[in-house]
Order: sequence, then structure tokens, then C-alpha cells
Amino acid sequence: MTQTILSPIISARNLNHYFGQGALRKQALYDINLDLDFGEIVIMTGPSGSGKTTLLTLLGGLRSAHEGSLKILGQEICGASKQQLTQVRKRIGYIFQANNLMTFLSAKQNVKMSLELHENFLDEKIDAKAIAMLESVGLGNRVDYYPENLSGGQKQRVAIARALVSHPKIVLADEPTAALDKKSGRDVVELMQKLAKEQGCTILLVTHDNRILDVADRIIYMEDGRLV
Ligand SMILES: Nc1ncnc2c1ncn2[C@@H]1O[C@H](COP(=O)(O)OP(=O)(O)OP(=O)(O)O)[C@@H](O)[C@H]1O
Repeated sequence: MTQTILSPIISARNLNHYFGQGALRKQALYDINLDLDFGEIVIMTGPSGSGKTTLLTLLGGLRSAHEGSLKILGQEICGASKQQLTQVRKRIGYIFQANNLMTFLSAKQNVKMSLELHENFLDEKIDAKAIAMLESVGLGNRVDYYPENLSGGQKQRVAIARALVSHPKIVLADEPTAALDKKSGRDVVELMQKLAKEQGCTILLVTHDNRILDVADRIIYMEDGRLV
């Protein structure tokens, strides 16, 4: 695996994005210019409907960009093939508000699944790796628990373990604390911050939660589809 540090890790230039067709076509993002550098934690805030999730999904290669240029880990995403997008996605960790754990898999199996999707981990002891990652998020005593028997904060920590176990260079998180009480929310972001600094990964986190803004190296603000 190449360890070349590409900086910026993500680079967007003059990005525009639209929803709908014909008369219903509506612009959601206007002329976005943004660089995310190696190892930094960036928090994106802004009113509801301002375009934060749309931008996050574009930056994560989860939808294709319409206009402009978007480079993720050196790969141009505008006009990229499905295969190229899939390759980029494998190098990104995602954490969502609703943790999206598989309810029929234990904590360990949820984390392992993320490794099973990567060819480069197939030869490794992924069981041990998944357990070690759960230990590092404080769930060493919960590895065989199913999501229904874990608290909201614990489930979100499993989601963090799943996102970080493959050591991605980028982690994108959409409202990771929205469903959590103050203490669990705080614990979750501090954990993300700690692991990101240890692993040297860049985090972009969308939130409405003012209580966690201080973990950011940089805060960016979105309004009416524009970064201001
Ligand atoms: N799939 C879609 N089809 C049509 N319009 C959409 C779609 N997704 C988002 N939009 C519109 O794009 C704009 C930006 O939405 P987006 O979800 O990115 O905002 P947001 O800042 O993440 O909001 P919130 O904080 O409420 O999650 C909104 O006007 C929304 O209605």
C-alpha cells in the first residue's frame, strides 16, 4: 500500500451541483472551492437545507459531481468511471447519524465486514484487528454484542471502529452526535479526534452541535449552497 502523503487530500474547484430536471432543476451547490489538508479536522456547519450533506456526499465520492473539478486522493472525480469511484470510496471511512450498523451482525462482525471489503487485508488476521479496534474505542468487553444490546453512544463507537479499522486517509461524518446525549456526543467526537491524530487521517464532520466545535482545527460555514 502506498503511503504517499497527498496534500491537499481533497481539492474542490468551482463545484456546482443540481437536483431535478428541466423546470424543476434546482441548484444546490454554488461555486464550491475547498481544500482539505492531510491530518486536519474540519467541521462544517450551517442552516438546515444549506447543502452540507450534498457537499459531504460529493466529497466522499458517493455521488458524482456535475460541474467543476474535484480531486479525492489525487483522483479526479468529475467524469470518473464507476470503477474509479468505487476504488476511491474504499479509501474513505463513513460515519452517519444513524450508525447504520447491521443489526444481524455482532459488533466484531460489523467491524470485520469493513476489512473484508478490502483486498489488501484479506491475508491479515482480521478477527484480531477488529477486536483491537473495538478495544481502542473502549468496547473490548462488547465485541460479541449485537447492536440492539448496545447504547446509542456504544453503537456510534462501533461505527467509528468500523470506519477507522482499515486506516482510511479520509473520514467523513454526517451529524455523528445528533442522536446522542451531551456526554456520549462529546466522548464520540473526542474519540474520533484522538484516533484521527494517531492514524494521521483527515476528518470532515458535518454538525449542528455547537458543543463539539472546539475539536476542529478549522470550521467552515455553508449558507444557501455556498461556503461563506
Ligand atoms: N435528492 C434530492 N432531490 C432534490 N433535492 C434535494 C435532494 N437532496 C437535497 N436536496 C435539496 O438540496 C438542498 C441542500 O440539502 P442538504 O441535505 O444538502 O442540506 P443540509 O445542509 O445537509 O441540511 P440538513 O442540515 O437539514 O441535513 C436542500 O434544498 C434540499 O431540499
